[in-house]
Amino acid sequence: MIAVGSDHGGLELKKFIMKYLDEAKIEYKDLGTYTSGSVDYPVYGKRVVDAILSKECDKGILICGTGIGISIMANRYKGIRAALCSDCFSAEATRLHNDANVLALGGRVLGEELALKIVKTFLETPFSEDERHKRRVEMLENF
Ligand SMILES: O=C[C@H](O)[C@H](O)[C@H](O)COP(=O)(O)O
Repeated sequence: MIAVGSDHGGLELKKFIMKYLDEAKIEYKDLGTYTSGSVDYPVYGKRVVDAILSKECDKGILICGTGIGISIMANRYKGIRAALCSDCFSAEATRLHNDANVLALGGRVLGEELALKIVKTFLETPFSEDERHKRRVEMLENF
């Protein structure tokens, strides 16, 4: 189950991505925002964080205008590894190397089709389980 959240700056891209998730029959929870009015991105970042830390969801997609504020918010929490990606190489690498569990996107940065490729890459790429990557992710969680 994927937790999806955005502020007003990410709302349109969130809708586009949810349309893909519907078509692909990938289960998700839309945790807001639901309308175009101005809201505060930390609120929606926290909703997705809580959904993952409670194990209700295993991954998250967070979108604000740049993806920066909402990824800063998410990365304040132990157990969350949020990766702000604007290209497919990074989306693949952050799954393989960092076991990232949240993908952050900039709704005012990315075109829809590129964003969708990034989402697909992120969701389809497994953690490599290579010993060196496992060790480093454990260090992220335990330092
Ligand atoms: O990092 C923060 C995000 O990009 C926000 O989406 C952005 O700051 C919202 O800006 P505004 O309130 O001017 O629409």
